[in-house]
Amino acid sequence: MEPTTFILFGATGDLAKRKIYPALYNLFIDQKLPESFSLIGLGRREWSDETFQANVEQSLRDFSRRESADTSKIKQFVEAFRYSVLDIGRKEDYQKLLQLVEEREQELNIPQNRLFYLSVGPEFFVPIADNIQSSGLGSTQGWKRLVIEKPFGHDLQSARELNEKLSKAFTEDEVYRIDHYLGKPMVQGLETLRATNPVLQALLKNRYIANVQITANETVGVEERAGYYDHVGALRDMFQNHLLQLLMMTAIQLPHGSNIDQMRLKKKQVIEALEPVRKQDVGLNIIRGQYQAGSIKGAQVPAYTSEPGIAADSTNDTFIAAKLQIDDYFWKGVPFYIRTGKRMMEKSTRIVVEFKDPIAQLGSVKDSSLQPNLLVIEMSPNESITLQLNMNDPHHKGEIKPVNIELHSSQNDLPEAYENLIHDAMNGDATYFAHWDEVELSWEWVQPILEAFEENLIPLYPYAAGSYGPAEVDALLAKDGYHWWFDSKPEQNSETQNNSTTYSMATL
Ligand SMILES: NC(=O)C1=CN([C@@H]2O[C@H](COP(=O)(O)OP(=O)(O)OC[C@H]3O[C@@H](n4cnc5c(N)ncnc54)[C@H](OP(=O)(O)O)[C@@H]3O)[C@@H](O)[C@H]2O)C=CC1
Ligand SMILES: O=C1O[C@H](COP(=O)(O)O)[C@@H](O)[C@H](O)[C@H]1O
Repeated sequence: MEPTTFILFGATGDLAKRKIYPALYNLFIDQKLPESFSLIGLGRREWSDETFQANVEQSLRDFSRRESADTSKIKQFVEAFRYSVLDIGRKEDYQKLLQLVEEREQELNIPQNRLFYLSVGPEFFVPIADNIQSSGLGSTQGWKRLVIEKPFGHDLQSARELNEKLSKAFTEDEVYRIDHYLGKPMVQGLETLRATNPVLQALLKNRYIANVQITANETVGVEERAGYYDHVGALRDMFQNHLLQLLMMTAIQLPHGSNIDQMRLKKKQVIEALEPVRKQDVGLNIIRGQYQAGSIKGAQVPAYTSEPGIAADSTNDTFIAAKLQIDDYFWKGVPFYIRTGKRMMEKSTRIVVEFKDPIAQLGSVKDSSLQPNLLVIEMSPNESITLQLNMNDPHHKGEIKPVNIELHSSQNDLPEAYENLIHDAMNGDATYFAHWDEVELSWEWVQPILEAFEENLIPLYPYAAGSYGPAEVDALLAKDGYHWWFDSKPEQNSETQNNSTTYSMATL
């Protein structure tokens, strides 16, 4: 990997401490950092290099997944770290920064390869990009890259304005928009799973698939992010970015070994083919909800509107479910049901592909003991791929029961999303970053829903914390003859949950 200077805005913040330093440390341990590497942390706090390094050390002890929080390794790692006080609006601070960057480049023999990572609020993206350009920090003889966190805009118009302004200082090829779902190993493996398994490739199309369900449920509530979340809600926080990215990654059809341009083109084609929702029709296909008080794993939790920092009359959405249709050759007629919510019964991120029942299709009598074949891709809390088939039950002759063939990774130290993404950004590989075209098209698709929410055109359904969301979300599928898989409601999935046999296979 090429020698790199990593310039981190927001180095004193929460994301840096919880995700960025542990990810960099893991890359260091795995020898995936450039040999010549300099990191310069920035913030308004008056920290010395030593205070900064001590804070980074502490964050590794608190958040690194590596059990070996090995003191000598950590010391070696933080040697590359320096700190500079910088107020985003103060031009003179960028001159001081430029001087430090150049000093370190000379000291470590680093060509001018500069990665600017903006781990700060989105209101700072444009001023920082402008100051990078006007200070000379962006005039490098090597490469420059801008890594930005979400949210990328608040709606279609603000996203376009932001993009336009950023493009004055960085070209599209230099902008790396983080969507951490794209960094999850299972998401990165989806395309290979399909492209290298002709069996799956042959089946993943509308001829064989009844529906696709994408779930990203969380047990956490608004946490300490009331100020941010109450202006954003589940639609902007999760749906517009992570869930639409999951949909694109599920639906793209690519030959094995495709390059980044083909991948981006195909993703774009998927989202372009999404049937648009008209504002007046939002109520037909979209359910929004807000959590009430309830209990999760035995602990009582307050209602959203009783959370610290949330207005008692807030109408913000903490849950959203949607039915979407992709109008293309492969997916026409296959509903995609997508949901995400806070304070749900359990943490689960998964994609379920439900196959059509060929017996029912042939018009024979439906055998109610037969469960559909399912392909289940679990991303959280564990990573696994399961195929549900039907087999004879040897103990009860003549009876058929579902059998799950489960593949899970035996590696418990899989890289985390941020590790993958930071490594890719330093390597100049933007495959798993969101291209502007995808971001713009996602906002375009979501815009009528945002407007319907703002104009209160659809109900805001309450749901108890610790449930699976408002009851109406079941009806969204029931009217098409389906139900959500793997919600542990006894009346729904009891057969599958209780009677199935699982054969587990660990991969190397
Ligand atoms: N935290 C998380 O889990 C996630 C965060 N994000 C995104 O990451 C970004 C950062 O979030 P997070 O770390 O949580 O935020 P924090 O509020 O914890 O940190 C903000 C950082 O910005 C710096 N900062 C704020 N104002 C200025 C200023 N005027 N000049 C210089 N530095 C400034 C702060 O430094 P100082 O106080 O020293 O000035 C601090 O380091 C946001 O865009 C957020 O949406 C995305 C996904 C998850
Ligand atoms: O980006 C975000 O994602 C997290 C959920 O991420 P996960 O990897 O734990 O599924 C969510 O809690 C947060 O609100 C959102 O901003």
